[in-house]
Amino acid sequence: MNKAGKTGAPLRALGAMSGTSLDGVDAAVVETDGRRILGFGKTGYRPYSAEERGVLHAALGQWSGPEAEAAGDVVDAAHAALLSQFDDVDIVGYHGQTLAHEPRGRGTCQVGDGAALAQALGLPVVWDFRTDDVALGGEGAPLAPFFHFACAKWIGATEPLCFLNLGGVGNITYVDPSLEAPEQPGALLAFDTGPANAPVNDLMQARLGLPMDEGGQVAARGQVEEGALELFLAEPYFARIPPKSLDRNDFSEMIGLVGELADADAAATLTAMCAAGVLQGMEHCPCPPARLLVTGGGRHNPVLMEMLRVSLDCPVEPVEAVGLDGDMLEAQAFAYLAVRVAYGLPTSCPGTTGVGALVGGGVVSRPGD
Ligand SMILES: Nc1ncnc2c1ncn2[C@@H]1O[C@H](COP(=O)(O)OP(=O)(O)OP(=O)(O)O)[C@@H](O)[C@H]1O
Ligand SMILES: CC(=O)N[C@H]1[C@@H]2OC[C@@H](O2)[C@@H](O)[C@@H]1O[C@H](C)C(=O)O
Repeated sequence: MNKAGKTGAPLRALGAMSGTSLDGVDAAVVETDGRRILGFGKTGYRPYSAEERGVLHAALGQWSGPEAEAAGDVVDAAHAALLSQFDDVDIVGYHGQTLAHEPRGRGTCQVGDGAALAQALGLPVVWDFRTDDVALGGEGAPLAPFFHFACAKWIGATEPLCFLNLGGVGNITYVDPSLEAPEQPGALLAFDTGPANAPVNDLMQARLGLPMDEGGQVAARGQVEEGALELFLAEPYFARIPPKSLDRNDFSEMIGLVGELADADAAATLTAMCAAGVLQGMEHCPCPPARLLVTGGGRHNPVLMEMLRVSLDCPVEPVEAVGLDGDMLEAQAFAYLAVRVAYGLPTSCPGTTGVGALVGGGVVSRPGD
């Protein structure tokens, strides 16, 4: 018997993710038995208002206290509003919002109360996905890799490939789809590549009052400052052997490296830092991948995509090239992982978070608990 009291029947799972960009909540349905993807369903998005985003920003780096509690209230309310619009769901995967992440220090902190969400929705909710992995010596992130393995099977991949998520932070998963299961040694290698869009967003906000460099238009007019790029790559993080993970603001001082540059040069240089982190990361792959499939908001930035294409030796394509939805992959991942947790299957392994053994993290809360 497993946590859900069932034995691996297909479930319709609804996953929800509030990412490090703090733009809003993504939600998506996946039909799965916890191993294979059987189909994808409805998706939804609920942006945070400027006021809500301010509350979340103020709480970044907090582990508890009034600011973290206020952020939790915003996150719970936004999820309840969005997820209540979905019908015909068996189980919910609720990632919540990461406020702080220090796996080798204080731990990892996601706000969002899954027990309260279970009452509000009248559905079982799986949440707190990262704590057990960190408690057992893992990085607690990235957790999407087990889902990436299932995606590789879903698209019929036969050769090793990489998924690259370009959100606020970047993370990459190397998948060998010739193996049967994600927990098999060699099936997965995953880690955070470095900052992705967060420094560019912060620069745009500070200098131009804009949330992002839409279409890479500002970076496209600039020149990359090679000296700043070299200083960035000298950060010890890049020499560390994976698995490894980052907090959103671990590289916030990067903006200081471009502080003297004009807006366009600063944007171009921060964008190049993201691409350079990926290039460094690719060197850790056990074999050259046949292709790199890009997910997350950064794939909408043509300047960033071109920087990746010119520096990498394999085709670089958005995940839409294989019929996946790059705006929803993380929400789908937490739908998939919720079913794995409910069925007692692992959600991380030494190759994904560096944890010493297989871990099936996550708490299951049912309405009425
Ligand atoms: N059209 C666009 N042009 C340029 N950048 C874009 C565009 N659309 C999205 N982005 C970038 O992608 C970011 C959002 O990415 P995404 O939604 O994948 O992040 P997230 O899921 O919050 O982060 P993480 O994966 O780190 O948790 C935006 O903040 C912006 O920087
Ligand atoms: C601690 C935390 O929330 N990490 C996020 C963040 O955003 C991207 C990257 O850093 C990744 O490691 C992770 O999210 C994805 C969904 C993951 O766990 O796979």
